[in-house]
Amino acid sequence: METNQETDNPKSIAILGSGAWGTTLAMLAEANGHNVRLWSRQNSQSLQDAIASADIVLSAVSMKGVRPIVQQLSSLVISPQTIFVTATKGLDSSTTCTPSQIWQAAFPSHPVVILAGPNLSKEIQAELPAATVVASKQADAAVVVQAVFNSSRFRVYTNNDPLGVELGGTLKNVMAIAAGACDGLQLGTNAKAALLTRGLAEIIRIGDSWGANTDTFYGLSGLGDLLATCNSALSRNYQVGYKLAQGEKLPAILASLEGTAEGVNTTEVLVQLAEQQGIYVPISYQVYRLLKGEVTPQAAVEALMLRDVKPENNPANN
Ligand SMILES: NC(=O)C1=CN([C@@H]2O[C@H](COP(=O)(O)OP(=O)(O)OC[C@H]3O[C@@H](n4cnc5c(N)ncnc54)[C@H](OP(=O)(O)O)[C@@H]3O)[C@@H](O)[C@H]2O)C=CC1
Ligand SMILES: O=C(CO)COP(=O)(O)O
Repeated sequence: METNQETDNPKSIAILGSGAWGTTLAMLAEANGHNVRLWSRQNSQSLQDAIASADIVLSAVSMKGVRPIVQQLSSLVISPQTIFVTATKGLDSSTTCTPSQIWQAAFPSHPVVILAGPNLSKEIQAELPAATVVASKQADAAVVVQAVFNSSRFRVYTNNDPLGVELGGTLKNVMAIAAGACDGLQLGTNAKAALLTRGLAEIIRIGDSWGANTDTFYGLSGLGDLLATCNSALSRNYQVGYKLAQGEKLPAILASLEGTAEGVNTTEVLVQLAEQQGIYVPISYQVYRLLKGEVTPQAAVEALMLRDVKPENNPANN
């Protein structure tokens, strides 16, 4: 398969966070002929040097690293033309903000672009084909980022609903924990289909309430990422659910996990927000109780199955 889409307009790109996703995105941009600097807090290079004259600063740090990185960058000299791209999928514990809300609040005059989609990094590293979405209120910035990453093995779409794109990628991690538990309990294909379908309904209910476009959740960053993450043992969030169903304890699972499972923190923030705002999130609530050790996986399934019956399409409480 053709892997490169060499450019005659090379960009200077600083990628912050050299974990699984930052490394993979660096590889994709480099393959397209861009000048990439991959930075992590372990580097000897200073953050100021890493971002010097960057056209694009892309953050692929995990959620807990977003505010520390934004704070450090806020005191540095950054060209007013620099585009920020966020590839983190999570919610901030203390403010409940999404990553892009944190970036935009710190850099109000810069374009902020979200990159999210069904993108298991190991498959992309293995040069298997994949697609993703870049979303921004500033369409021209999204088009620049699209051109940087698009290639014959990584198809990039633009989208003008950044909140919906970001929430799709973030909220599916909660469902991936549930899906892992479903498979770990060997509940079968019918149960899995019901879980994913009602999980998507729950994601849409939250997204609608927070101001995203419903349609976005049927796209790559919503349904697409839900399918990828909930059906793959490569997903760290899926692995968390699967191992919980096998009786392992959360601290031991997280200690042995290769990388970050954002869904653990996202579930906690989401359930707290949903409770405050009166949003009905039955699946997320059972995932929350499972993560807290308040319920067994079997009892969580039973709690979901024994809820009051209702119409499938019930706008008030669907
Ligand atoms: N892996 C994947 O397939 C995909 C991941 N994502 C998302 O991308 C994000 C990163 O995931 P991934 O790369 O897999 O995770 P990893 O655990 O592999 O890497 C996390 C990265 O974040 C950095 N980091 C964490 N805390 C801080 C901090 N306080 N300050 C600075 N840097 C910090 C880590 O630095 P250090 O090494 O120094 O600890 C590391 O570079 C997550 O939000 C994930 O949901 C999105 C799509 C695909
Ligand atoms: O977001 C991802 C795929 O799109 C990666 O999923 P995990 O973080 O669960 O590994």
